[in-house]
Amino acid sequence: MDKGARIFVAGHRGLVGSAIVRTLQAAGYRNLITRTSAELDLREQGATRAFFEKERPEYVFIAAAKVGGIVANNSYPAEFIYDNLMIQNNVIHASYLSGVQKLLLLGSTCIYPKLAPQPIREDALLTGPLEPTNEPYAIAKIAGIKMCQSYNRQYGTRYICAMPTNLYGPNDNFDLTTSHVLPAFIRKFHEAKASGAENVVIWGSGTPYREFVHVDDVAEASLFLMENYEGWEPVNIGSGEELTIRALAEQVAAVVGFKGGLVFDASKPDGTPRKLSDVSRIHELGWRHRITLEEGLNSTYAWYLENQGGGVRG
Ligand SMILES: NC(=O)C1=CN([C@@H]2O[C@H](COP(=O)(O)OP(=O)(O)OC[C@H]3O[C@@H](n4cnc5c(N)ncnc54)[C@H](OP(=O)(O)O)[C@@H]3O)[C@@H](O)[C@H]2O)C=CC1
Ligand SMILES: C[C@H]1O[C@H](OP(=O)(O)OP(=O)(O)OC[C@H]2O[C@@H](n3cnc4c(=O)[nH]c(N)nc43)[C@H](O)[C@@H]2O)[C@@H](O)[C@@H](O)C1=O
Repeated sequence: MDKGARIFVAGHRGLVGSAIVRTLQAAGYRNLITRTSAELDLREQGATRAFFEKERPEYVFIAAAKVGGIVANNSYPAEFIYDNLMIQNNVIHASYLSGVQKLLLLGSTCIYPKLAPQPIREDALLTGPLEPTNEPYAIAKIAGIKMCQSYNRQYGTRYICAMPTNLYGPNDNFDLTTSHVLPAFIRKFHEAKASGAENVVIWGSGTPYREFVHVDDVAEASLFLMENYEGWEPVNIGSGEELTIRALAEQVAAVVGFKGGLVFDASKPDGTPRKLSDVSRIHELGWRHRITLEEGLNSTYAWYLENQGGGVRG
């Protein structure tokens, strides 16, 4: 991509979108186009098309989405499927109408079957039933992949798809109901230490495995794919390392300095038992993650202390 290319980062204020903006700016890209959802609701077809006609971006990163943890997904299935389908349909079709050169859609490794063989390869897609707690969201993301592939096939577009595993980092959503597990743990353990609480409540059994990758790695991988990948198949972005939710809780407690106990709330869902991504495709393309979970937890907690304290974004 030319350093002066017009690049639209949809969702630029979010966890991933803000990291993509940081990464592009650090790489010298100086013509970034951004809009908040208040300025441009990408669920609105007319407004989205008018924006693309006027701004005519040459490259598009779709990091705008309705996103949340397991309870948010399970509580608002209609919003998760509607918002994500509308955003994707409008941005992908408007990109085609306005001649965008290349587009990258961000999906998630939740698109794969609940019990896919581990680690999960990209070709496991649609080979089995999905995890019920986030099926609407996963269906929307799968539809986005199929749209990109269909537009590439019929119209000769260059729309690629990246599937990150669970990600975390600065500017995450720390709301205790709608967030993902890692930011929720940072806040829970921080507040428990501050208040002298005896225990921290962990949702579910603590036995599911999850893989985590730092959002700066995801942003760098997204730029790497935009610059180097022309394939139609989705590409997993991950660390290739997993741990149990209990082990994650123990690591966050150590980083925060919380000495109390863990209590497990069996009324909350565990979700999929494992979702370790096979990252050999992106490794073969020439990209690997850099930030270890230990480094990432420490830097994210430091960011939390400087920026969030008791506040939340979500
Ligand atoms: N977080 C995670 O663990 C994972 C995320 N992903 C994927 O990464 C992508 C980004 O997720 P993440 O950064 O975590 O999400 P965030 O919730 O942090 O950010 C989402 C962004 O989307 C924007 N947005 C939401 N609705 C609209 C709308 N109707 N019109 C315009 N903009 C809208 C918001 O804009 P505004 O702030 O202006 O309202 C917000 O900045 C998603 O595709 C998600 O599937 C994949 C795997 C894991
Ligand atoms: C990225 C991915 O993220 C989501 O899938 P998920 O990984 O299941 O989501 P999660 O991070 O919320 O939970 C992971 C595990 O952690 C346990 N858990 C314990 N205690 C807390 C807790 O306090 N908060 C949360 N959120 N989870 C907790 C929780 O019970 C579960 O077993 C979907 O958006 C999906 O669509 C998707 O793409």
